[in-house]
Amino acid sequence: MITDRTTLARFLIEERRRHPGSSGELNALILDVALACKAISGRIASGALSDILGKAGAENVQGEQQQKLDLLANDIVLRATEWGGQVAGMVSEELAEPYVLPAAFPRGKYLLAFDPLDGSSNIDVNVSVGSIFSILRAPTPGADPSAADFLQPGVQQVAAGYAIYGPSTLLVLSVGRGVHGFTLDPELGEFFWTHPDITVPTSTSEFAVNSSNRRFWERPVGRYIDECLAGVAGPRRKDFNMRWVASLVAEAHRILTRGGVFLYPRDTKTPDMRGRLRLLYEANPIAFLVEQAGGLATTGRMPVLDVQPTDLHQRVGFIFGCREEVERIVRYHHEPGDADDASYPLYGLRGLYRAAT
Ligand SMILES: O=P(O)(O)OC[C@H]1O[C@](O)(COP(=O)(O)O)[C@@H](O)[C@@H]1O
Ligand SMILES: [Mg+2]
Ligand SMILES: [Mg+2]
Repeated sequence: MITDRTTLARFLIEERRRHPGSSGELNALILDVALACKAISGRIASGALSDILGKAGAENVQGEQQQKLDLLANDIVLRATEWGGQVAGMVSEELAEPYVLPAAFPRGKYLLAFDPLDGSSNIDVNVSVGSIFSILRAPTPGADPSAADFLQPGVQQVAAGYAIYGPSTLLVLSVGRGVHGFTLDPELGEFFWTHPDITVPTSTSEFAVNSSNRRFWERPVGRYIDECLAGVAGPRRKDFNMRWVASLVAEAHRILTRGGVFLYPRDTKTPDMRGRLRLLYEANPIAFLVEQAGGLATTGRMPVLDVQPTDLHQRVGFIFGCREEVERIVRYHHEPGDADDASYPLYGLRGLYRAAT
């Protein structure tokens, strides 16, 4: 059914009118990414019917088992975006090195970093997954980029977004003027602007954390979660609810929709990795969206968007969501005695019933 709603393409044309003289290349790239997301959505929806579930039998650069759909989604994004002349190069979770465009294709002025399939361990159990993307300016437009060209702090992102493949498929996008959601009409194959000006509520009583890692957390994170768990009897004087989908896109979408706070903090489980989530194509784009929606994103010690990347696949402690909760967690990281890096088992419940500030 044709509706009176604005399509993604129409939305982008209107946005472009605000920048007279712009070339339209960013719009073209976003539409190519959206096309890839439609294709991935279709493959996911067919599930076991098209033999796309299960492991691919290989590992990615991070030593993780690749699922068949990780590779398929990676290929779909590369094919949809490599030919149009907007990107100069790409970085993907599934590729150790930056992707070099085939010689025949023109090099554009943007760099694309993406996680083709986020939460892929959820695929076989039919739980929501997604794709995440980040768009940066290429330091040398028209030429193959070096790996160092991708190492830009998240604050320099031109646009970022994700697609969530859930009960419905949505594309959530920011080009630096708020956050907007578009729902895929599967019959028409079009994204329609259904969620204008998404904003994160300032306060919440819902947190998301993988508490099986509790013994590896640093003191400020342990203190924060303990205080939430203590509920009305504790220093927060209210009960909290908890969610953990193990799919960053699904957690981010929930928090953008109804609020909450997400923590996958730096921990001592794998000290050399400095966290679980990848900076360039997971934390940075989600942080960009969250901050555009009025929330906050931090490593605990500094804003995620200010982190200077040193490695394409580097990981980072990632905490984001409602402003009041994130500010509190940052404060805990800076309080004397809570700011050190001692491993969590030494902590006990020391801070549990300290007065709330
Ligand atoms: O299994 P854990 O430790 O709870 O980790 C879950 C996290 O891992 C991720 O699935 C990583 O994403 P990938 O599936 O792209 O590797 C996040 O989406 C999620 O927040
Ligand atoms: Mg991921
Ligand atoms: Mg992935």
